[in-house]
Amino acid sequence: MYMRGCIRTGGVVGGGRRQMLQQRLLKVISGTDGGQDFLKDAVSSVRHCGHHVVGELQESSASQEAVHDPKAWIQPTGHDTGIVVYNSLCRRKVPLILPNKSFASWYQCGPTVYDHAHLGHACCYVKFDIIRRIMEDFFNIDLVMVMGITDIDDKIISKARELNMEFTHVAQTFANEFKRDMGRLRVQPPTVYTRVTNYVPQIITFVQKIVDRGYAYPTESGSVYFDVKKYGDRYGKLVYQSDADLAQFREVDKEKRGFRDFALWKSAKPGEPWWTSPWGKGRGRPGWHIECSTMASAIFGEQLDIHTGGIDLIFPHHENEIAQCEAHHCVPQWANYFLHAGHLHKTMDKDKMSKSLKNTITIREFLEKYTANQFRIFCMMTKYRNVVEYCDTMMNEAVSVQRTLTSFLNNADAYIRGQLECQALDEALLMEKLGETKDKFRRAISDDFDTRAALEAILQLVHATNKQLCKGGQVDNPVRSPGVIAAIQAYVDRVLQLLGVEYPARKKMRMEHSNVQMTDVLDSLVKFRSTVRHYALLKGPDAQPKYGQPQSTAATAAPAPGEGEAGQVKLQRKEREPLMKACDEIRTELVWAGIQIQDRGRKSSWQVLEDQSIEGKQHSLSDPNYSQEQLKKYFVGR
Ligand SMILES: Nc1ncnc2c1ncn2[C@@H]1O[C@H](COP(=O)(O)OP(=O)(O)OP(=O)(O)O)[C@@H](O)[C@H]1O
Ligand SMILES: [Zn+2]
Repeated sequence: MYMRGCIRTGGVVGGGRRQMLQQRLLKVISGTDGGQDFLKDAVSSVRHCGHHVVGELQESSASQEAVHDPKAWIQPTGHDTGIVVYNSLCRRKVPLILPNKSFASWYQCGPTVYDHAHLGHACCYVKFDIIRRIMEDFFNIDLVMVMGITDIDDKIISKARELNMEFTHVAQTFANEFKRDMGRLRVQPPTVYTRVTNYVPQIITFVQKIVDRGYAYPTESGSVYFDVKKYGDRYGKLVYQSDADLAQFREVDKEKRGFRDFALWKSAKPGEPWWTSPWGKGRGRPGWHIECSTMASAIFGEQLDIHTGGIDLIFPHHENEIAQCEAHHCVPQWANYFLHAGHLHKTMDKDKMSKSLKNTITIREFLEKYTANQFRIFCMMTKYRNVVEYCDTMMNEAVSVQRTLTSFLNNADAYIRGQLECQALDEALLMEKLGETKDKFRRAISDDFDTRAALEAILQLVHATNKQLCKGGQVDNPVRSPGVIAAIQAYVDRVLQLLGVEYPARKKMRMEHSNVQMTDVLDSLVKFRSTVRHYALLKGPDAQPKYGQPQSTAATAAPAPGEGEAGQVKLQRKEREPLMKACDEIRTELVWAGIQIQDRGRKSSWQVLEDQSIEGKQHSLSDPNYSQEQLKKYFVGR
């Protein structure tokens, strides 16, 4: 049992120090950096609080908790999913328990749509997409996810003015673009997208109920504010900040009763969009936080299992959402779990990537250079709560991991089809590694969705298997183990798919009946080419093809007198040149059909090309801008 302690962080805090403290605080809350020491230092000076942050610091008895802490997290009862999650409501890892075994509700804050989606969004939504896939596909939890899109806001209004457009048009354009960008990154759409402007009547009713309960008050001008003081000790479940803490941030707003109060409804200013309302002059628009509270409640009612967003949303957005919902629904705990994703920064940039700071890389720009699979792997390389640094070095690492995985899947295919030769495999060792990996993977994803450890486990298995597949060179009649390799390949394939790393063309090839026949045709074709190529490459007079002697008369022509063995080899190579050329040509031509042939010593294998795999770019094979020369340069000789 825990009691919250208060932490002193100093006396009067100036602007720079305040920013530094806030950044540090976010890291501590998210548990991503040096939290323990920072908290310990702070606790030592706790009693004379200037700044207060509530933390789960000291052990106490259950009764103390009940008496002293209206903000304490209440562990739900019901179905234990077997996952532990870091819950921002109690700042520690706790079991993820769902009151309803067959269903989990999840509300995710969406973007404010006034500009292009950027890599910060991509990082946040891809990470939560991975978590969602793990919950649905690995733990069989049926999730209903709602994402609220903010389509009315100061920044949208000012963008509309700048572009001389209707604000609705600006919002719609960027919302559509956001959805398309998410699709490109293979982020699954939420079960329901909600837009604020579609929920204005519900927002007004929601606000009125909070007013009726005495926790909000309308002003003469027609704004409505939440009364934080009236709400009392319950305010501050995520990040408690006392009056003294906030005094220095006091806004000049004469209409507010207390400076901590926040707007639920904003009276209309001249020239701004407005909706009729029951308050003041009867014209206004929703405040930011109330949107999410209302949209989530409109769909899920008074209780929510999971709420997510980037770490910047923890205060004031999520803090205020909680106060509004608990005041409105009269419940001690509205959302049971708050999960926050760490920020993506560009290297050397101390601030997160964001639209308002204009330091963004758009998703489109990114996809000119890299693929969705590569970005997903990049996201998996850090725990979702950690800060992510975006730079070429990190992306190169992600590209290299992606290539390792792809080449493993292709090698395994080639081995299973008998197109890759190696010494006998250590079956027992590989099966043991497979079992270990399954355990490690399960443990990693159950531990607050630790994708980094999960990926590490997969890569260790891949490296161990590749090592075996690369054993030897020329091997006659090796003992083969296609079953073991198929078992490992199937597992790696399945978990990658589960995490959203996909190879659609490869999958399609295996799944469709007509493609299964095509597989046989390709096997025969590649086998034939391989034999011809082998014959064309053989040196010396003894060189004999394994079968299918070419019927060319030139092939049997006698060497010129006096030229000896060297001359014979030279002549032979010249005679066989057309065969080599034909082998190279068919390989290039097949690239256009989406098939890559890989020559491996005496044998050759084939694999299906994903569109995106061509030089890592998103060019379709039929893209006329992608010249045959470029394709040749990339594939021929590999
Ligand atoms: N750099 C980032 N790293 C991780 N998540 C981010 C980043 N930027 C935004 N997000 C998350 O994306 C979601 C939508 O954010 P939002 O539309 O407010 O983006 P923004 O660029 O921060 O906009 P603004 O600058 O106007 O605040 C939020 O959950 C937010 O926390
Ligand atoms: Zn929100």
